[in-house]
Amino acid sequence: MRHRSNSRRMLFPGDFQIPQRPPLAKNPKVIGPDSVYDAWLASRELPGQKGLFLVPGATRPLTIENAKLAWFVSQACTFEFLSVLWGLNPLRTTLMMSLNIIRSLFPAFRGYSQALIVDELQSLIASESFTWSRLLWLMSTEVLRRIVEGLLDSLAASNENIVLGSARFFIEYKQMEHRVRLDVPTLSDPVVRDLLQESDLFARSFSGGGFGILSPLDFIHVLSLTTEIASHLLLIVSLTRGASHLGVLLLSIFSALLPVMVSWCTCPTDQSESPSTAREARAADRQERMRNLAYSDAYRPEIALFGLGDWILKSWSSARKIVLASEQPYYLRNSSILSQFNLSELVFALQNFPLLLLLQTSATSLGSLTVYRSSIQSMIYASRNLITTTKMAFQGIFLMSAFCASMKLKPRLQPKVEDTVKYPQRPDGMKIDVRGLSYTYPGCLEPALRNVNFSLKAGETLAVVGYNGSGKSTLARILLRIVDFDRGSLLINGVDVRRYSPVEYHRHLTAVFQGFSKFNSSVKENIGLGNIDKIGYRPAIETAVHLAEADNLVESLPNGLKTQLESPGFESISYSGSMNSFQSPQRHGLSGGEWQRIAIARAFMRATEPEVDLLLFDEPTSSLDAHAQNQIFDTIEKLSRSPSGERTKTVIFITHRLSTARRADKVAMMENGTISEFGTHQELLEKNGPYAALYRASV
Ligand SMILES: Nc1ncnc2c1ncn2[C@@H]1O[C@H](COP(=O)(O)OP(=O)(O)OP(=O)(O)O)[C@@H](O)[C@H]1O
Repeated sequence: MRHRSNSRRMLFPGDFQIPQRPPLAKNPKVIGPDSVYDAWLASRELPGQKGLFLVPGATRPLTIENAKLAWFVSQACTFEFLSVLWGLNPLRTTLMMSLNIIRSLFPAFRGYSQALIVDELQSLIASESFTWSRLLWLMSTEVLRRIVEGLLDSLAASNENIVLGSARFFIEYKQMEHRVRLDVPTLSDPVVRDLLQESDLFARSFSGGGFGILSPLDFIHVLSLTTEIASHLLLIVSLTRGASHLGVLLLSIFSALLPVMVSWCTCPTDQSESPSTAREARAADRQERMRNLAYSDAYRPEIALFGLGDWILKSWSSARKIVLASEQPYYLRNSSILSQFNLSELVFALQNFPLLLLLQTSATSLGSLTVYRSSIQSMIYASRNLITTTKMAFQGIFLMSAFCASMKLKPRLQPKVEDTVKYPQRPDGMKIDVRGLSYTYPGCLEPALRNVNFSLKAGETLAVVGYNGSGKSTLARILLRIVDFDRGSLLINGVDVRRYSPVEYHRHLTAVFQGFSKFNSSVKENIGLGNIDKIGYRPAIETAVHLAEADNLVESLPNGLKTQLESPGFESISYSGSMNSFQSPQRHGLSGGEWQRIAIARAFMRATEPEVDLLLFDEPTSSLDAHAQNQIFDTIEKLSRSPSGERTKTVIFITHRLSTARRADKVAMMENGTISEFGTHQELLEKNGPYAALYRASV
């Protein structure tokens, strides 16, 4: 029963919320970050170079500033986040933590048990009366101890697997849930992209791979390693107790910590492989871009066609050399004379002094010396581990901050609750009023749209024509509410479009984008995705296929609607550690025009729904022959009317084929990001302006 309830919880992680902690009360004298996002951003800033940031996933140097940021993040989200994870599986997580602490005591017990055996042997040899019974008893307890240790180890491993599995599922679910709701303006922000990339690294760390040796267990390991060191210390103290042995104790601790201290002195505080100058940051970025080019199948045809292999290799190697050079000081210092010195030997030699001192006391047995020696060595090992693990946990805090901050990202197109207005549906389509609309793409100097004005009555058809780059697709993206605009107003059915929830607004539209998606999936899915509610309803898909005149195409495919299509440039994302357990099916490629028919059918899946008020097509027939093009436009015309012939949907289409523009009620001629002429085809011809010139040139 318990198992069932756990799996139920895993299936519905939406029940779990990361608590929205109120902002921490700030001490006005302390200047620090305002939010986890600010702390994350500040941790990425290159030391001493404001405005320049580390590449995503780069190691944060261990500086006082970063330590303060890590502390802030811990207060603001880490503890709550860990408690949410704990809440997923409280019993198992408690068991995992307890087992880790219990296991950290094993080495000390192991040493103690072995010491008892050595002592027993020593006394047997000294007494010259050989009785096996006590020795056998001690040896069987030792065997039993090892069996228990082994059992606890395997219990801990399987328990850890379950805890980490559900934590990973929870985190990936939260990420996906959030990611699919983010809109284009949010996702096109480079800082948001970096944030999401680090958040991904955090999610991947739950599988034990992806980001060095980082693991969320590091936080627990810090605790268990501290316990282990404490238990060894306790043993050492008990072996060297008494004022006369204080010097021995101090010497022991000093000899144990010496290698750690030497390694701290020989390693720079910034051991990261992170770039620390703008040039190195640029090189790291270029190195990654070149690596992507080399590994991605999407670019393979162009790389082959244009012979880019050598160029990629050359660019990568020059960037890589800069990055490697930036890492060199660490290696150079690491190979200094001091570090060449064999530290272990030094430490072993030093440890012989306290051993000699201990031997001088008559009470010291051979077993005590054995356990003393092994405890010292285990302590050195655990201390080193503790430092490495603490450093990894330190990095983990920043990746976790990326995850926590990314959870608070809001889609930029989503209006505030108090401003949101319900979309007022009209029976005759969508009424559009555009006034002084301007838009500049992020990072661009020149606006893509400037002072665009036009009005379209509900149910009218508009053809948007113009030269390449004149802003037609940008206008379409704004009308479809994929991107926002900077200035002006866009009224849809008399209401500012910014007041509609994009999710609700999109339910009233259907479209074919210029660069429509080609999904690496079946024909049925490629089309059905246009109306997700009917994706499993075969007659609806067949109707859409028929409307798009794609019946012959589907029939010619080996498995009809079930044929798996090959989308150029599709790359599967494989999580580390996962294996493909089945052979992927044979995929079928399509021509440009055939893909276009699939995209049109996808748009038609939805066009028949009564709630859809606007049909927008961005060059829907650019790859179709003239006959097919006319048929598609006839269908669009039919779809925009009720069975009795009244206009029920507004239609906008962008086209370079001006013979189709004359079908529209209105034509908008675009030049340099603005509408230079607007009217009926006839009016614009009579005006004898740019539209008339373009029309005459194309027919
Ligand atoms: N994602 C983008 N980022 C930056 N600039 C862009 C982006 N998309 C388009 N632009 C720029 O915006 C301007 C208008 O582009 P748009 O795609 O709207 O033109 P278009 O009229 O549809 O062109 P075409 O007829 O070639 O399809 C162009 O100068 C283009 O370079």
